[in-house]
Amino acid sequence: MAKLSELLKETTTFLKEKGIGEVDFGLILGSGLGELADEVEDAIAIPFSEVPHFAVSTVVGHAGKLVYGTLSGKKVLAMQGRFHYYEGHSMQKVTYPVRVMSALGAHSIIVTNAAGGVNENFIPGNLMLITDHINFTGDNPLIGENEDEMGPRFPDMSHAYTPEYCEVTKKVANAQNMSLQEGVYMGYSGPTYETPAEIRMSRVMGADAVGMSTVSEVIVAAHSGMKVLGISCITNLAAGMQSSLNHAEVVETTERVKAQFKELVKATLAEL
Ligand SMILES: O=P(O)(O)O[C@@H]1C[C@H](O)[C@@H](CO)O1
Ligand SMILES: Nc1nc2[nH]cnc2c(=O)[nH]1
Repeated sequence: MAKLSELLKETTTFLKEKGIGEVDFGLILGSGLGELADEVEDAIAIPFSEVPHFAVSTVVGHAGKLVYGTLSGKKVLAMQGRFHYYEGHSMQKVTYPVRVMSALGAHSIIVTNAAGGVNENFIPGNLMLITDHINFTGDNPLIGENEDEMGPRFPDMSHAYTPEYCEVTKKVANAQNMSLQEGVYMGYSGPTYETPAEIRMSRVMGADAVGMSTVSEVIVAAHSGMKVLGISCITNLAAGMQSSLNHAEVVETTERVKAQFKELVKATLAEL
């Protein structure tokens, strides 16, 4: 199998030929949240399907494009949509874009998602600052041979969600009179939503929200030495807390709060 560093060389060479230069921040835009990338100035957009070694995105609400340009004065490489483990991709494939962002010079990522609210104080439409996560996917993207030039064999996850970025985000939300919840995101593999019993377990284990993405991306970001800001859009109450769950409702809720979500990310990015 080709080494990760060799694959990355091919991908970054292709992207540089397309006009993508230095990147400060990688942005991963979750279900229904991709519209933020439409606000990138001087944008270069490339479908995932054209990018060497990228998977393709198959989920409704994930446009499947890379968008490069300037947002809030920062050079960003945004993913309009992402890859999920439940789509049948390996964890390495799911997280490959984070490796690419790092290889292009990104020192930080902003990772976003749609999530179910486990915390009984949350309501659909809330935004939640992710302060930590629980990897409950049953897998880890760093399993296998460690390429030491990519990062350490045993990465520290003590401060995976960069505390100073959390502080800046809270200040920005406060200054804008925006309500911002905070909490722990628990990552499941999906594609099933959880059972009510699993949600009761998640709450006891310390989760405030549950989802099907993000944790593997943040593990790779930590391995790569990147800073991380994570924001969940609470699109529904978790299983057992409302009568039933479906993806149409998830996307509908993001539609309703996307203006606030975009404002929060843009205003925070300007301060980072
Ligand atoms: O990509 P994210 O985590 O934003 O999307 C969530 C998880 C599933 O893909 C989908 C379930 O409704 O929303
Ligand atoms: N696992 C999971 N992912 C979600 N994405 C949006 N809502 C949910 C949810 O309730 N559970």
